[in-house]
Amino acid sequence: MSSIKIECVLPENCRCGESPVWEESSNSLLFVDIPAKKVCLWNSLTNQVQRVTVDAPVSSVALRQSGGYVATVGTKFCALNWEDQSVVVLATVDKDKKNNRFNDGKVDPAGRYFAGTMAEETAPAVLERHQGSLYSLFPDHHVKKYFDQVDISNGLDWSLDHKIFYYIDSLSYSVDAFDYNLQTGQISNRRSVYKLEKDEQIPDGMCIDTEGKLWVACYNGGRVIRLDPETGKRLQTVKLPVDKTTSCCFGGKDYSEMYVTCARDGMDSESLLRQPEAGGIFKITGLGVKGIAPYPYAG
Ligand SMILES: O=C(O)[C@H](O)[C@@H](O)[C@H](O)[C@H](O)CO
Ligand SMILES: [Zn+2]
Repeated sequence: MSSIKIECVLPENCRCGESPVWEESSNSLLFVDIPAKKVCLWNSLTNQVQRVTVDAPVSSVALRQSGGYVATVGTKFCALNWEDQSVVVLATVDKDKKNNRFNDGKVDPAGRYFAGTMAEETAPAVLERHQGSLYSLFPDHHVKKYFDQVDISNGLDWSLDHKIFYYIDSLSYSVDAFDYNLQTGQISNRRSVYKLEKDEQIPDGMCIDTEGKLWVACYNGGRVIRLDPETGKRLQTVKLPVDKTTSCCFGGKDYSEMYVTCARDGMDSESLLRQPEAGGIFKITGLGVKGIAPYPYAG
C-alpha cells in the first residue's frame, strides 16, 4: 500500500503557476508565474527561491543543453541567461495576432521546444476562441507550425518510445494523441485518448510516468488524474487542497515525487480564505510511480 502525502512546499502565491520542470543538477524546481512575468527556481535543499522578471507573460520554461534556460515570453521563444538575467529572442510567432501569447511548452526527446499559443484571457478560460496554434522551435532556431484553430494550447508530452505525441487543447476537454516522427518532428493521425468527465473540469498541464501513463492537472478540478492512453481509462485520481491545479511534473530523488503548480487568479475572496495555499507549489509523495528527466533544448 502506498500512502500518498500532499504538502505545499512553497507558499508562492502565484497568480498562475505553471510549467514545473525538475533541474536535477541543482535539486531545484523551475516554474513560471505567467501573468506576474516571473521565472522562478526553488532549491529543494535550501528552500531558497530565485526569481527573474521578464517583460511579458512567461508561460513555460525549459532546460537548455548549452546552459541556462529557454522560455516562452509573450509570443517569443527566448533564451534566458540566469546569471545576468538577460533574455535573447530566438524566434517570434503569431506576429499578426497582437492579443496572443504562448501557453504551455515542453522539449521533445530530440531537443525541439514545443509550445502553443492562445488569445489572452479576460478571465480564466474566457477568451476569443480558435486563435492559437502549435509550434516547435528546432535546435537551429527555425520554427515549425503544426496547426491552428487552437483555443487554449496546453499540456504536452511524448510516449516512452517517442512514437506518440500527447497534446491537450483545454476547451476540447480531451487528451489527444498523434503519431510522432522523432527524426523529422512531424505529427500525424490525431485522435482522442481520454475525454474529461464533468467534475474533472478543464484539462491543463500533463506529464508521463515510467509506465507510459499520463498525469493530467485538472484546472478547477483540484486534482491530478492518471490515465492509460492505451485503454482510455482513468486509473487514479489524486485530489489537492486547491481548485486551480495547472500542471505537474516528476522530480526529486529518482523522479519519485510529483510537483504540482496552481493558480490564484480567478478566485473570489471566500475561496481564497478556504484555500490559503492557492498559488503555492505542491509536492506529492508515495505515488509508487516515477517520472522521467526533462529533455533539454538542443539549440
Ligand atoms: O495555466 C494555463 O495553461 C493557462 O495559461 C491558464 O490560463 C489556464 O489553463 C486556463 O485559465 C484554464 O483553462
Ligand atoms: Zn497550462
